[in-house]
Amino acid sequence: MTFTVAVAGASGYAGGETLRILADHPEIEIGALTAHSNAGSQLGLHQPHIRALADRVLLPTDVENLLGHDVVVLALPHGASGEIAAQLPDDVLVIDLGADHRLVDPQAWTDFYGTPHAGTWPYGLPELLRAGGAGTGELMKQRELLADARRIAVPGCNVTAVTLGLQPGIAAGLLSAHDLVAVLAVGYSGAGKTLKTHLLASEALGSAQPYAVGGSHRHIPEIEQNLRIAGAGEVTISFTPVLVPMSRGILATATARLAPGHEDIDLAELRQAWEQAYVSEPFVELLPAGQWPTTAMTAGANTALVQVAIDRRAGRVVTVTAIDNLVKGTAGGAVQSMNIALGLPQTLGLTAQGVAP
Ligand SMILES: NC(=O)C1=CN([C@@H]2O[C@H](COP(=O)(O)OP(=O)(O)OC[C@H]3O[C@@H](n4cnc5c(N)ncnc54)[C@H](OP(=O)(O)O)[C@@H]3O)[C@@H](O)[C@H]2O)C=CC1
Ligand SMILES: CC(=O)N[C@@H](CCC(=O)OP(=O)(O)O)C(=O)O
Repeated sequence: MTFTVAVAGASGYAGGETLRILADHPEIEIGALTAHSNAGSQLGLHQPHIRALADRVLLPTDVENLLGHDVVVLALPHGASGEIAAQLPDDVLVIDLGADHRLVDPQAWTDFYGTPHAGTWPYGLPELLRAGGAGTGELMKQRELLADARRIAVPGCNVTAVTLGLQPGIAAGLLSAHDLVAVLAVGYSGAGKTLKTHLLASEALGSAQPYAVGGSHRHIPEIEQNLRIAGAGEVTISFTPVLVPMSRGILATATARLAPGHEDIDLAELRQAWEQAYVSEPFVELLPAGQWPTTAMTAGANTALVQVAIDRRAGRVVTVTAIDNLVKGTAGGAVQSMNIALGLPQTLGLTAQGVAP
């Protein structure tokens, strides 16, 4: 069975990456493509690398143009998706790549986004561990809540990297969650296509720039929400992203104190928590001991590559996670969740192999 998909925000980075993946998806037919200021122009002007759709004309982003599809992907700026989604029928699968429907706590939304909260949808991170699940020794995963979902909120890209790095140790009770520290090297495409002066090539090339320093980044409540779901009690994370001169990729270094009673755990035993969490996952992998993830290993792939180490002197566990922000961090994660919601194999149309060099 073939499903029709409309993509709103097709001229942007996230919409473009969604189309790059969906163009080769065997069960998907691409329907309406919409944009805002670029409505009326051809997709090829904005996404010249997507040859199969180059001649498609971008329509204005309004409900009329999005109706009549099985799936609607919203790749719009924050705040733009709530109103549109509310006008789409309940039986249409709506996938929001933006932040509007990710947070459960409306106060957290207001604190970090400062606008009215649009609502909460099933969260599109299939590998998210959920404490208090099956009781069979294996934790429940978010995937189970995505089957048949008709609304999906795709995680923030930084959130995906930090959550996948830390959650196995938290769920297993090996890490304390009240003193987490994450520093991320992030690529420029995460900031979208809108012109920003600090992203001009003359500012960006050859320089690393921190931003949202001091606990203000919008992804903080989302990470804390995920880790609470994974089993943490009190969660506090210090989170600092650093823009580095690459177009794609996130390398997240997240550290946590060893939980009381586990200070002397050895690496092999620690690794078991990550191995168990990800052994059956096609897109998340704990690398062999001693091999460190790089962003290049994940470029173009729907993978998260994770490594862990023990810093014995500091009493901390160090996790390093690499993803492609546009693939596992956005469009690939969205297609994986879409597949699950439509009852298709979750890997359909997605690759786990990166692009190198
Ligand atoms: N880039 C990334 O790595 C990630 C992005 N996301 C999220 O995905 C969404 C899209 O991001 P991204 O593609 O990077 O952003 P871009 O700036 O690259 O693209 C934005 C898209 O939205 C359209 N748009 C702009 N303003 C409006 C508006 N007022 N109403 C309707 N449409 C509008 C633009 O159309 P036009 O070009 O015609 O003006 C364009 O198609 C955001 O919510 C972002 O946070 C999530 C995870 C990672
Ligand atoms: C480089 C850069 O600016 N990256 C963005 C990532 C955006 C993202 O993940 O998406 P949402 O905005 O939908 O949460 C940031 O850190 O805010």
